[in-house]
Amino acid sequence: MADHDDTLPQDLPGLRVRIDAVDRELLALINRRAALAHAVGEIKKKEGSPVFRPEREQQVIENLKSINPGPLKNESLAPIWREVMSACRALETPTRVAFLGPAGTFSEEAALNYFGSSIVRVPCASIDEVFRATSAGSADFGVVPVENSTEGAVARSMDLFLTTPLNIVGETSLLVRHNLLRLREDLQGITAVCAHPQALGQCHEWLSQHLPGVERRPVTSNAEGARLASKDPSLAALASTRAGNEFGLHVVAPGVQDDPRNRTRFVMVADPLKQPLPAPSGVDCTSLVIAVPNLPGAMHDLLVPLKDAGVSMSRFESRPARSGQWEYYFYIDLQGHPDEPRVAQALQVLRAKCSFFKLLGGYPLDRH
Ligand SMILES: O=C(O)C(=O)C[C@]1(C(=O)O)C=C[C@@H](O)C=C1
Repeated sequence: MADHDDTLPQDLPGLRVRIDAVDRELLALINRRAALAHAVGEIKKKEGSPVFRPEREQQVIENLKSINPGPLKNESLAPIWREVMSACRALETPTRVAFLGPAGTFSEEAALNYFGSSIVRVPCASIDEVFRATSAGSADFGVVPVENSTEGAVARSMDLFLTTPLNIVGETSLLVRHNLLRLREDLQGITAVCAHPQALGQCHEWLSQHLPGVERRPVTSNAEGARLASKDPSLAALASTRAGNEFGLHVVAPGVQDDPRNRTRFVMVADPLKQPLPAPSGVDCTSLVIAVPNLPGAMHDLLVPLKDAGVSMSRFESRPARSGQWEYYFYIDLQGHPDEPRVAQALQVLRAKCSFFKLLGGYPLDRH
């Protein structure tokens, strides 16, 4: 094996010869892996079972982390293997992924992070359109934002979970860095800052301090804001550097979000008839939405079965039921998979106590 010599060359050309030799071995190995994945794909085709198995991909990465001898860092393994598995998956079948477009949005970045780059991208004009494309079958998966660490829940996504039959099959969380982007290189003469309302909220303090009195114009996505700013020098956008590059804009001010740790959590949605719930991966999340009868102690009665079963809640969010009666839907994330006995037990008791109950999904937690 080319890299197993104890004595390393001490010169650049010598080391590069060795790297080339290792790359040839890697290429042969990755192709062997791809051939195996292709064979798995043939079996799945015969069985009619889904190609994408997030719990298996998670296990592959966790197994490798547990045996990684280094010097490669453990956090480098996930992005590498996600790309390898994305390319292998593409040999089995194309993965069509809908997200809030155009190119350059954080939703697109979340889609690429999660599924790797060997996907067919289906950019959509709105979150509603992402749900529609996935329900109608023009995409296999949809990627939608559900919560932001500064601005909280993404209401539109939450409401659409109720009215569409889609399940949640995965999640990923992104560090979201907004930049003030523009055709000009300074802050002079800006008449409006165009961005998604969430981004305007996440940069509220910076805008008040540096561009007081300037109009904040909500648009359908940050990349759409960047597109508008690329047509009019008096406009600025709040968006990623990727969006800036896409539309030829300057970064006038980098990292203008009020919280430097600003993160957005995205979930992957799919049609349950085509993509069943992922099997337990070992570290999973269960998402559900419920309503309780408007009676004293109803909420307390719901929490007791969770405590009794030893199930922790990692998210609790409410949305108005739109009945005009001060009734609410509660969105709950539990630690564990719906097939784990203690979670299954808690869900069974909850189901019996709720006036409305919908299991949204059980899926591997984002551990990267
Ligand atoms: O193990 C499988 O089911 C495969 O299809 C192989 C593979 C992989 O490349 O390792 C590819 C796609 C799946 O999402 C999971 C894993």
